[in-house]
Parts: sequence; structure tokens; C-alpha cells
Amino acid sequence: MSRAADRLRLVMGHVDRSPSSITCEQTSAQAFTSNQPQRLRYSYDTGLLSPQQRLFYEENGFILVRNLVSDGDIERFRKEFERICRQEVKVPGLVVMRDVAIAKSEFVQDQKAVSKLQDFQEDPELFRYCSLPEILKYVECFTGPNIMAMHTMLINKPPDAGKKTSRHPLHQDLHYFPFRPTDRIVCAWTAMEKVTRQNGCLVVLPGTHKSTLQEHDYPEWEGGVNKMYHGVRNYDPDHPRVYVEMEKGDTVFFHPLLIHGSGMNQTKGFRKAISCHYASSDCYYIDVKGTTQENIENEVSQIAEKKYGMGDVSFMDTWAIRGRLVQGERISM
Ligand SMILES: CC(C)CC(=O)SCCNC(=O)CCNC(=O)[C@H](O)C(C)(C)COP(=O)(O)OP(=O)(O)OC[C@H]1O[C@@H](n2cnc3c(N)ncnc32)[C@H](O)[C@@H]1OP(=O)(O)O
Ligand SMILES: Nc1ncnc2c1ncn2[C@@H]1O[C@H](COP(=O)(O)OP(=O)(O)OP(=O)(O)O)[C@@H](O)[C@H]1O
Ligand SMILES: O=C(O)CCC(=O)C(=O)O
Ligand SMILES: [Fe+2]
Ligand SMILES: [Mg+2]
Repeated sequence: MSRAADRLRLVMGHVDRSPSSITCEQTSAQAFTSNQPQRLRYSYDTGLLSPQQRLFYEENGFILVRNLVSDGDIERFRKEFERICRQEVKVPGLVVMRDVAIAKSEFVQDQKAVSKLQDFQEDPELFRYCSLPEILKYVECFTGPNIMAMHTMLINKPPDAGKKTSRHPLHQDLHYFPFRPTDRIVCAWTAMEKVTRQNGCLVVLPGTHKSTLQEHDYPEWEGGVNKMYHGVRNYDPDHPRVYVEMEKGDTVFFHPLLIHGSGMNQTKGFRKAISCHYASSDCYYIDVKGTTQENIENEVSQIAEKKYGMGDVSFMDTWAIRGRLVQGERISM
């Protein structure tokens, strides 16, 4: 086994080895051993990423950085999450989401029912995550120096209630974003505890960041689907899958066209992760009317009109309101 392949094994999670598929390990190992100089379109050289890491992102659309966020910081995010669940703090703009199986059942809704917090940009304790220097120095490799935190989430993936609603269908995050250019957007996703295939780790289809934005819609799942959990309509079921198993503090950075999702949580614990989507502050907004993104625009606008209590909130506005500068200068976002 070559040293490049060994290194790959270190940075990768578990690789699905179904016999019919070429694993991403093999394709990337080829890229490593190639002596051809390659032009890299997906990242900048800031002196941080090794050539191997840059090539890995180029080929696969993600990189995994082990042990990036400290236990102390993760403990603080967990405490704040619990305070929010106990309603000891009220955070403007925060969306508290419950799993559809619980939201639509007769069960008493206690704090355990919270499956996701979204838009925590007004909570200084959770928003610290988005400004951590150890995160931003990686983000800068993809966005450049002027950085906006556009979308924040703390995911508390619940034990599956028996209807497989804890799954997150395979999707591309760009479906939700009316801004470009695509390659100047990146997601940081940090495991707040060990994440495995058992508790529903991220699953990615490596290399799909090189494709285009696909049509998304609700998957036809018998047990129900969570609000706004759109999935890619047609994806290749034979495409190799990587199950990104991670330890607490490990962080994956991934491209907004990378097809990813997460399987159901088959454990009794709530699988926690914290994430932020960043974009270069010199990105620009686009009009998604007449594109495949029109369906999500319509859904978001309806919810936003209720949430902000005013009519006619544009899709673009919902993003401009939530975005926060975390490094450099705010330019066109
Ligand atoms: C890149 C990134 C952006 C990708 C993603 O994040 S994909 C996921 C995106 N998810 C979101 O944006 C979160 C959307 N969720 C929300 O806005 C909220 O949680 C809502 C679904 C509107 C519920 O708000 P809430 O204030 O809790 O309202 P209520 O409890 O009064 O419920 C209102 C009606 O909604 C239903 N509901 C609540 N939670 C869910 C759910 N998880 N899935 C499907 N339906 C749901 C609830 O049963 C109720 O329905 P009706 O009784 O009106 O029929
Ligand atoms: N028909 C589908 N449409 C869209 N996404 C799907 C579909 N079926 C599965 N997925 C998604 O694909 C990803 C991985 O699927 P996978 O089959 O590995 O997970 P699972 O069925 O929940 O668990 P496992 O197969 O590991 O027991 C998950 O994000 C899942 O939600
Ligand atoms: O944590 C997960 O299950 C994945 C969430 C995700 O991909 C998203 O909300 O866009
Ligand atoms: Fe996603
Ligand atoms: Mg399955």
C-alpha cells in the first residue's frame, strides 16, 4: 500500500466497499501518484492545506480534519443547547425544529423532541463556533479572506421513532442558497460526539461536487419526511458512498454541490453536530425564478412571512438578514 493511500485512510471515514463500485480511496490515490501539475479550482493556497489535502478536496469535494474543535468548546455548545431547550434563553430568529414523527404525534413535547436548532446567529455562545479561528483558517482556503457566516445549525438527530424519519435524504446544500459563485461556499460540520453509521453519520457521494445542481423534491418515504428535507430526485444508486465516521471535535469541510445525507439513528442517543455554511462576502445573490430552486424559494418565503410577520419577504432577504460577517470586510452579501 502506498503512503498516499495510507494517508487517505487516515483522513477518510469508513469507505463502503460494495464490489460493484470504485471506492473513492482508489480514485484519489491515483490523483496522488500523478506527476502532472494540476490547476486547482476549488481551494486557495494559504499555506495551511497540504497539496494532498487540496487534491483530496479537488477530487472528492470534502476534507476531514481530525480533532479540530476542543472538548471545552463542545461542552459549552452542549450546555447552551440544553439551556435553549429548557427555554432559559430566548434567541431572536432561532428556529427550533422537532422531528415530524414527534411533531405530528400525541406525545408530550419535552426538550428531547428537539431535532435541530437553526439560525442561532443571535446566540453569542453558539455563534462562537462560527468565529473559531481554527475553523476560519480552513474556511478561508475555500472562500478567500472575506467571510460571511450564512447559515447556522445545531443538529440533535433523535433516535429513530420507528418510521425512519430521522434520516436526512441525499441532497446538495446549494439547493437552498440563492448566492454564487458556488466554489466560494463551504460548510463546516463538527461532530459533538462520536458519530458512526449506527447513529447516522454523514454519508457523502465523493466527487459529486463536480456535477451541477440537481432537481430536488420531497422523497417518497412512507413514514413521512421532515419539512424542507428535500432530496436529489435522481441520483445514481451505484455511486460509491463514504460513511464519514468521526470522533468528537473532528470537522468535515464540504462543497455545496457534494451530494450528502445521513442515515437513520439506530441508537438511543441523540447524535449531535454543529455546523455553519460560509460564503465569501463578495458573493452575489441570484434570482432563482424559473430554476430548479423555485420550489424551495416558495417554501422558505411562506415560512419567512409567518416568522417575521410581514408579507413579501424575498428569498434573497431571508439570507441577507441572517448572514453575519466573521472575517474581513462585508462586500456584496
Ligand atoms: C443547507 C441547509 C439549509 C439544509 C437544511 O437545513 S434542510 C432543512 C431545512 N429545515 C428548515 O429550514 C427548518 C424548517 N422548519 C421550520 O421552519 C419549523 O420547524 C416548522 C416546520 C415551520 C415548524 O415550526 P413550529 O414553530 O414548530 O410550528 P408548529 O409546531 O406550530 O407546527 C406547524 C405545523 O408544522 C408541522 N411540523 C412541525 N415540525 C415539522 C416537521 N419537522 N416536519 C413537517 N412538519 C412539521 C406541525 O405538525 C404543524 O402542522 P399542522 O398541525 O399545521 O398540520
Ligand atoms: N429513496 C431515497 N431518496 C433519497 N435519499 C435516500 C433514499 N434512500 C436512502 N436515502 C438516503 O441515503 C442516505 C444513506 O442511505 P442508507 O441506506 O445508507 O441509510 P439508511 O437506510 O438510513 O441506513 P442503513 O442502510 O445504513 O441501515 C441517507 O441520507 C438516506 O436518507
Ligand atoms: O447532520 C445531518 O444529518 C446532515 C444535515 C444536513 O446535511 C443539512 O441540514 O443540510
Ligand atoms: Fe446538507
Ligand atoms: Mg439503507
